[in-house]
Amino acid sequence: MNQNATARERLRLGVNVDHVATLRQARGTRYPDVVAAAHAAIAAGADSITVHLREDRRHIQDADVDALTEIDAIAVNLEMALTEEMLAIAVARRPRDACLVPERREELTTEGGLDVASQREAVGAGIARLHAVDIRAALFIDPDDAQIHAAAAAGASHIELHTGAYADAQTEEEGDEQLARIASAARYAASLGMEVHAGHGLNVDNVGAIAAIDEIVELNIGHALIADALFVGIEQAVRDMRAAMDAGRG
Ligand SMILES: CC(=O)[C@@H](O)[C@H](O)COP(=O)(O)O
Ligand SMILES: NCC(=O)COP(=O)(O)O
Repeated sequence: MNQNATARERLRLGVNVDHVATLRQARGTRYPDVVAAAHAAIAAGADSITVHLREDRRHIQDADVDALTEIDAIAVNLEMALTEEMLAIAVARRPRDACLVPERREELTTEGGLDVASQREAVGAGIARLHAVDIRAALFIDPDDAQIHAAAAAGASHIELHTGAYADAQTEEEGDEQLARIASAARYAASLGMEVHAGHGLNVDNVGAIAAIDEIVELNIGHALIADALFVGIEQAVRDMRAAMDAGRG
């Protein structure tokens, strides 16, 4: 087994195909095909496919979730708000993973992590609904000890740390500070027995430092990877991201 294969086993890549759907929804066409994009990403070495079924359906549609969850060869991670509607869809469609995320209609993208601390009971009940049908449930949270503690108390076995503040840092100092927050949060979450994922705003240039954090075992990456795919194709964009992750992991 070569060094790259070893690194791949340690750090998994989930490719988020939301923004393939964004392009399709911009014109209401049938193309580009989200399922074909998912197959191409998996063929190029992605471990799973992430889709965020937003309540406003601005990109991914219910039919995309239906089609992807029909395909045995594709492990689907469904990002969803903690609502009755979304829980019912998850329970009906049974993705392998679900990740509870916060949503605000007017936001351009997911601006922060789920506030688990203020709604521990509701989050715990949502996790229990997902676990009852064997869906692995994760919480998308900020790298904040109080939220991590609340996630563990709510019964989460998996968390995904929001890397947006790191990705958006305007100075090297700010980037280092955010990176240290993520590393410390990952250590704390792992010490509480949770599996740690990370994502949001990651690209080939900034992913290496996140990949170097041992406790993080999965990254979910979409917007920048799909943007790169416009120039090099999805397969090459996935391979480039894997190479950047593996280089960072060392
Ligand atoms: C929760 C998350 O980080 C991703 O789903 C990301 O939000 C992609 O979708 P949007 O660009 O619609 O936020
Ligand atoms: N959960 C993060 C994700 O799925 C992808 O986020 P982004 O790379 O599109 O910002």
